[in-house]
Amino acid sequence: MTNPAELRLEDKQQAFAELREIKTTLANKGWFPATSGNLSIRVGDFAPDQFTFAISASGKDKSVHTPSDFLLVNEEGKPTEVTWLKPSAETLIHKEIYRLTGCGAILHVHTVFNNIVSELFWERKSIPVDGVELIKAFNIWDEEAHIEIPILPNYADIPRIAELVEGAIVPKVPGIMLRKHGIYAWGANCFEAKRNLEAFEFLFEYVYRMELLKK
Ligand SMILES: CSC[C@@H](O)[C@@H](O)C(=O)COP(=O)(O)O
Ligand SMILES: [Zn+2]
Repeated sequence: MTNPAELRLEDKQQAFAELREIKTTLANKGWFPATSGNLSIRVGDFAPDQFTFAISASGKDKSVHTPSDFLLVNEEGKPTEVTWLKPSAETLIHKEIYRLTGCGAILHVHTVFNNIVSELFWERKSIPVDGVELIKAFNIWDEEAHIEIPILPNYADIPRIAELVEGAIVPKVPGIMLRKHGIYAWGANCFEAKRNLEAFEFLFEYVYRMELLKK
């Protein structure tokens, strides 16, 4: 097991470089408005009770780069090195997703489409999607597959949200919506997390437009 103190400098630098690249790509899509959103990547070995991840510092403008954009935290969401940086306010949600899924990267964005559909389907507590080809991005290959993307309440108290994550995760669906807030999408690595995030956002726009057409 990799003790945080034993993480190689190259591993940390590579994680920060990957986060920086994906941050640029998502910022260029307009998916980090007004400093919203956060992103993380796991570094080193994983056990549910011991792991390390690199995460965006809180309150940063994700459309620009600075030397203080990311920091390393442990499985409790606490910095592993002495730093003046504050980890994302939503670090506890990331750490819970890592603990439960063992995934390698997590991306969180606020978009108008994800906010609207989370409100449209709030009473159902999940967003239904039927038979859309992009469901296959989640490695779900059934013809006319049906998925439900879970929605959690957007409590101001993040630990209250974090404790609901375990009961909300749907096997095979690598994402959770917070009501009128944003999506958390994850994957085995940055490539998969980005692919899954893009698929969710496509599906949210599809669902939104279909709902309008039905009216
Ligand atoms: C500025 S609105 C967005 C925040 O409240 C929060 O939801 C968010 O996604 C970013 O928080 P952060 O602490 O920068 O990671
Ligand atoms: Zn957020």
